[in-house]
Amino acid sequence: MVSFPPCKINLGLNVIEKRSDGYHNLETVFYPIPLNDIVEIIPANTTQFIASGIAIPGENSTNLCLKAYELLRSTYNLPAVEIRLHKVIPIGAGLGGGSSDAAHTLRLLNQLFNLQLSIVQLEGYAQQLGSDCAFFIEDKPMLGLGRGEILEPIQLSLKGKFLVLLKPNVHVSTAEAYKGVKPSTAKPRVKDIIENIPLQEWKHVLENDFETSVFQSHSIIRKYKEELYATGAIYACMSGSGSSVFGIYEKPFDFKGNDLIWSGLLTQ
Ligand SMILES: C[C@@](CO)(OP(=O)(O)O)[C@H](O)COP(=O)(O)OP(=O)(O)OC[C@H]1O[C@@H](n2ccc(N)nc2=O)[C@H](O)[C@@H]1O
Ligand SMILES: Nc1ncnc2c1ncn2[C@@H]1O[C@H](COP(=O)(O)OP(=O)(O)O)[C@@H](O)[C@H]1O
Repeated sequence: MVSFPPCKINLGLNVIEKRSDGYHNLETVFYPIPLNDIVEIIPANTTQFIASGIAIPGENSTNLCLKAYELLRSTYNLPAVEIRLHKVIPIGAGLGGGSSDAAHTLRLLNQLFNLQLSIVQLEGYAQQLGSDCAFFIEDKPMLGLGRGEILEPIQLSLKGKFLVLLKPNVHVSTAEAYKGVKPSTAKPRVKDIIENIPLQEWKHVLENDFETSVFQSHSIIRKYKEELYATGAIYACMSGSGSSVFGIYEKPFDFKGNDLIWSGLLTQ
C-alpha cells in the first residue's frame, strides 16, 4: 500500500509563550503543499526500513516512519512490515517532511491492518511523534495551537493563487530557532489576520516570529524573501523555523533560480 506524504508551509507564526515542559505555545496556519515523499508498506517476514532519494541524517532506526510503526505495534500487536520511503521533501527545511512521513505511516497501517482508528485517534498517536505531525493526518489547511498539535478549522482559500517555494542550502535547527525568539502574547492573532484581512495586506501584518533571529544568522533567507517580493509576490514568508521561504503570486510565474524546489497553482 502506498501513500504520498505532502509537506506544509506556515502562513504566519506567533510564538506565544514558553511552557514548563520546554516547548512553546504557538499560533500558526498550516497549509499543505503537494511536494510529496512516497511511503510504501508491505507485510514482510521481518521488519525493515529502506530509504531512497534525499539522504536522511541519523540511523534508520531513528526514522519517524519506524517510530510510527513501533508506536502502533506496541498497542495493536502488528505483524512485521517492510517500509520503503522515497525522500523528496528537503530535510530540516521547515516543511515538516518527517512529520508527514510519520503521519502517513500511521494512516497506511490503519488501512492495511484494518485497525479502524478514527481521525481523532490517529491525531492522538501523531501528537506523540512530533508537534506538527497531527496536521498531516488530514492534510487540509488548519489553525495550529498549543505545541502545534491542537488543530482547528480556519476559513481560508488560496485556490487559484500561485506559489513559489525556495530552499537555500543552509540548515536551521528547530530547537535553536525557538531559543532565538522572545515569546509574546501581545501580537495580532494569525487567525484574525487570515480570516479578516485581504491577502494583499498580509505583507504588512502577518509575520513569522522566527524570521528576525534566523535572518540574522542566515542572510540568504532574507535575500530570497526580498527577491520573491521583487518579482511580484503578494505575500512572502519563511516557513516554520526555516530555511525554506515561499511567495504567493496572483498569477503563474516562471521563477528562475537553483534553489526553487516547487511551484504551482494552489488548490485549497
Ligand atoms: C517550527 C515548526 C512550526 O510548524 O515547524 P518546523 O520548522 O520544524 O517544520 C514546529 O513547531 C516544529 O514542530 P516539530 O518539528 O514537530 O517539533 P518537535 O520535533 O516536536 O520538536 C523539536 C524541538 O523544537 C522545540 N519546540 C517544538 C515545538 C514547539 N511548539 N515548541 C518548541 O519549543 C523543542 O525544543 C523541541 O525539542
Ligand atoms: N522520514 C523522515 N524524513 C525527514 N527527516 C526525518 C525523518 N525521520 C526522522 N527525521 C529527522 O527529523 C529531522 C528533520 O525533520 P524534517 O521534518 O525534515 O524538518 P523540519 O522539522 O524542519 O520540518 C532530521 O534531523 C531527521 O534526521
